[in-house]
Formats: sequence, C-alpha cells, structure tokens
Amino acid sequence: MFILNSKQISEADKATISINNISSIDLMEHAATQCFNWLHSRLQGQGIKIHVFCGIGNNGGDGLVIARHLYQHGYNVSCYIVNFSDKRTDEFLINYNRLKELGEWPPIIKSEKDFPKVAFEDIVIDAIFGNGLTREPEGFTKKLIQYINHTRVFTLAIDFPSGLFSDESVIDTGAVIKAGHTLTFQTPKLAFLLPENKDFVNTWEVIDIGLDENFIKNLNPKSHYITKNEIIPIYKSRNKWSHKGTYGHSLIIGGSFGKIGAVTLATRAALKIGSGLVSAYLPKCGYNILQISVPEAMVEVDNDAALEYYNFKTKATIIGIGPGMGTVEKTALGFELFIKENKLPLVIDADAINLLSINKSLLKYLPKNTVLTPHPKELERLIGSWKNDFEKLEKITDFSKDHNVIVVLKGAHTIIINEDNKYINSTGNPALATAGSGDVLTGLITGLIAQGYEPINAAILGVYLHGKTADLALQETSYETFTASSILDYLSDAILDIFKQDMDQEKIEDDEEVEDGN
Ligand SMILES: NC(=O)C1=CN([C@@H]2O[C@H](COP(=O)(O)OP(=O)(O)OC[C@H]3O[C@@H](n4cnc5c(N)ncnc54)[C@H](OP(=O)(O)O)[C@@H]3O)[C@@H](O)[C@H]2O)[C@@H](O)CC1
Ligand SMILES: Nc1ncnc2c1ncn2[C@@H]1O[C@H](COP(=O)(O)OP(=O)(O)O)[C@@H](O)[C@H]1O
Ligand SMILES: [K+]
Repeated sequence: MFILNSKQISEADKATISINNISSIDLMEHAATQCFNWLHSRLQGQGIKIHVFCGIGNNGGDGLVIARHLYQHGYNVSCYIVNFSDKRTDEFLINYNRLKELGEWPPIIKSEKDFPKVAFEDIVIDAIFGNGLTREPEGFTKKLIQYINHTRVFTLAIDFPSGLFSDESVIDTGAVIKAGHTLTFQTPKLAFLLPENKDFVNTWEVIDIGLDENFIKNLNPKSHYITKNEIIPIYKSRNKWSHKGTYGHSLIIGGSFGKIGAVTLATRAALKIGSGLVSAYLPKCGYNILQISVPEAMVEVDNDAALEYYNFKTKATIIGIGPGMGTVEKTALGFELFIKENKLPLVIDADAINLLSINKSLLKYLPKNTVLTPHPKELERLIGSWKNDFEKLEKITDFSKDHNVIVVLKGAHTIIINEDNKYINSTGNPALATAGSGDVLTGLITGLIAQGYEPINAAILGVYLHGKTADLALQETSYETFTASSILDYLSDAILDIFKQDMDQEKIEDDEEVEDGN
C-alpha cells in the first residue's frame, strides 16, 4: 500500500474528480458516510452523547456529513463549527445547509466561552483539521484541542488527529488531538507510523474512498506500507527439482563467552526460514552449545572466548554477522581485516554495527546492498543523533545513498530504507520486545538472501514474517510468555498465512450500512 504525502493526496483528490467524473461533494459524501457506518455499526443506536467538532474546510465538511447521518439515525448528537477562520469551502457550505435543512443549526465556537461541556463517557468526533493543515493551531482552537484532550474522552479522528501534519514533525505538542482511533482516507500517513507521534495516533485504519489508483501509481510514491498484498508477489515458491544447494549456504558469525545464545538463535532462524545449508562461526567456548542446540548446522570455531581471527573455511552464499559478537579490541581488529577482505554479501547486526560506528572508515568496504539492522541506539551510534523522526529518516536516506546499503531500523513499525524508498512494516507487537528477537531477525534475513531473494526483498519479507509470528501467537498466548524462540515456533504459521484470505469483518454489519446520499 502506498503512503502518500499531503501534496500527493491533494493531487489524487483533484485527479479522481476530473478523471472519474465524480463531484467533490459526492466524494466527500462517500468518504464521510463510511466513517458514519464505522461508528454506527459499533454503537448500534446507543444513546451515548456524541460531539462532532467541525472545522471550516473539507475536514469540517466530513464532520457535517457524519453529524447529519447521526441525527437522521436518532443519535444523541451535538455538532459545532470551530470558527478558526471566516473562510468556508463549497463542500463545507453545502453540507452545512443540508444539516440546517434538517432543522439542526450547529453553534459556532469563536472563543473559549463557547466550549460545550464534554464528559469522559461521551464520544468526540474530531473533524477540525485534516490534510489542509498549514500551520500549528493557535488561540482558542489550540485551547479547544487541549480541552478535548484534557477530558480524556474517546476521540474518533477523521482523516487526521487535528494538528498532526502528514509529513513533518509537530513542534507544539500541546496543539494536537490525542485520538483514540483515526479513520484515515485512502492511504496511511507517514506521521502515523513514527514513534514521536505515539501520543496522538493510537489505533487507526484506512478507509478506501476510491481515489484513482492508476493516478496514484503514476505519482511513483516512495513510501510503502507493507501488508500481505505487498508480500504475496515477493514470496518465492519452491521448484520440484530443487535441492539444498538451490537454497544457498548461510554463514552466521558472532557470539562471545556468555553470548552464545545470540548466534545460536540467528543460526536456528536461518535454517528455519529455509536456507539450504547453515554454518556458524563462533568462539570455541560455544562449540558444544551450538552443535547440541542446532544439530542441523555446521560449526567452525575461532579463539576461546571471543572472535579474533575470522579464518573460517566455509564457502557461504551470504554472511550474517554481529549477534553476541562483543566489541573487545581483538574482535575489533579481526573484524576490520575481515571487512576489508570480504567479498560476500552481508547482513550486519548488533556489535558488528557498533564496530562500524567506532571505525566508520570501514563503511566503504561494505558490498553494495549490504543489509544493516540497527535498533535506534545502534542507529544513533552509526549516523549520529537527530532532532525528530522526519530528520532521522532523511539521515538514514543519506546514509543509504552514501554507502549503497539497506538500513532496517527496528521498532514497533520497522522501517526499511533503500535510498529514497521507504518500506514500513505493518506486523508485530510488543510481544517481540524480548531478548534475542533481533538476533532471530538477522538469521531470517540472512536465510532469505541465501535462497536467492534480493536483499531488499529479504529485508521486507523477513521483517514482515518476524512481526507476523507475534501477531499470530497472540491469538493463543500472552505477550509475556512469547520469547525469541517463539518466533521460530510460529514461523510456519506466518508463512502459511501469506496465502490465507482474511475475512472481511465489516461485512457482518452490511445490513446496518447507510448508502451515500442525504
Ligand atoms: N474532495 C475532497 O477534496 C475530499 C476531501 N476530504 C476531506 O477534506 C480534508 C481536506 O480539506 P481541506 O483541504 O479543506 O483542509 P482542512 O484540513 O479541512 O482545513 C483547511 C482549512 O484550515 C485552514 N488552516 C490550516 N491550518 C490552520 C491553522 N493552524 N489555524 C487556522 N487555520 C488553519 C486553512 O486555511 P489557510 O491555511 O488557507 O489559512 C483552510 O481554511 C481531508 O482531510 C478530508 O477530511 C474528504 O472528504 C474526501 C474528499
Ligand atoms: N513494541 C514492538 N512492536 C513490534 N515489534 C517490536 C516491538 N518491540 C520490539 N520489536 C521488534 O523486536 C526486535 C528487537 O530487536 P533488538 O532490539 O535488536 O533485540 P535484541 O537485541 O534483544 O535481539 C526488532 O525486530 C523490533 O522491531
Ligand atoms: K481531523
């Protein structure tokens, strides 16, 4: 799924209206009716108090459509116009009149004294600002946003939590709605997927409002939200005549005394994702541990307690390096020589990233399309600090271009950056916040590259499956009891799930839905 920026959304709106011969007012009616249906199917006519706050642009227009449907269905609704400007859009005015024709005259909010009483147990619909936000809300509008947030009432945001920009950082964090849920139009917004906006964006879902898909594709958007639809074409099925040589040889390098588990987990992961052969190269102290816990793997050893010589004989297709490796001096020196001489594709994680951060002159030796998998702290050591999440993405993009590498920034929404392209993962949950889950990811990506996946596709697929295991597990286990090994227990389910069709939950409420039109 593409992620569009604010300008691209406006262009797609306009193009859809002219290409598909649909009027702007009908597009709004269709979009906002879907929001009403969403709420109606959940409330089923309950008498709960609903406050609809409408701005004076088209986001406000959506709010007016929703308010009209709510009135017509007998809900206990109050609608208000947040008069932050005397301008009005045509679509706003048409829907304002349609509401008045029902005998409902929304009061105008012009200052703090006009704020209505909102109780914790009510519902607020936030249709104040959407894609047309040009600057931070100020004055009484900002106060209203703070007032709504202060009540801690459940807030359903239409398109955007008001005050949030789609592709730039919020500076005044006191001027953004803290939405309980956001119904956003056509595509996810980059801002929803960044940790700095966690207080404003809770859960969200995309409402397909029928913008012209060909037009959107031709915009050539560089940001992608990775869901099952993007994974299906990446997945490679197996050929009847293939053999283990077809699926490559992964070599996992890492481990140090006390951290043999990290390299063991990565080795198991490379095997479990289907690498034809897997070898591990680790300090001698880990030999028995690895041979016993992963009997399918071959093992070569270095010095006793930490890597030093990197003199393995394995002829690998791909090397995954770093888990549990440590950064002691002799390991750092050996690593430097290894990187300078290595010609094989690499997946670089953990301490291998830390060693590159200490000695950045080594970056020029990395083969093109090397995959680096930092968590935020490792990233900071590598590229320096950032002022906000958008600057962080820019810095990673520059780093990716300068060094011809792919960066997998791990997090709640892991972001994969390959030059100008961003791929943001949709799967995963806090069950993955457990020791060793990053080591497993390294093994998965390595094992996929071994099988012939392009590094970028290996990163996208590996991250998606890694997250999916935790999502599937939560149907039968708790967050707490899920460990890094559980990722591998659920890996098969995650792969099989790629080809399962999801039931459309919303279909259940079909009977309740309102057709477009007033
Ligand atoms: N057919 C369509 O187009 C469809 C559109 N749809 C809906 O339209 C929404 C976009 O509508 P929109 O472009 O009218 O922008 P919106 O967010 O309502 O507000 C803009 C107004 O606010 C003003 N303003 C901005 N910042 C401000 C600030 N800090 N403080 C004060 N004022 C500020 C700005 O004025 P200006 O910046 O020019 O001063 C302008 O007057 C979109 O999110 C979706 O909900 C859907 O129905 C689908 C079909
Ligand atoms: N809240 C979360 N939601 C989704 N994924 C998460 C969450 N927390 C952690 N993860 C995932 O778990 C992994 C943790 O990796 P990392 O921090 O390197 O762990 P470790 O060093 O213990 O192996 C990453 O893939 C990350 O995306
Ligand atoms: K809004």
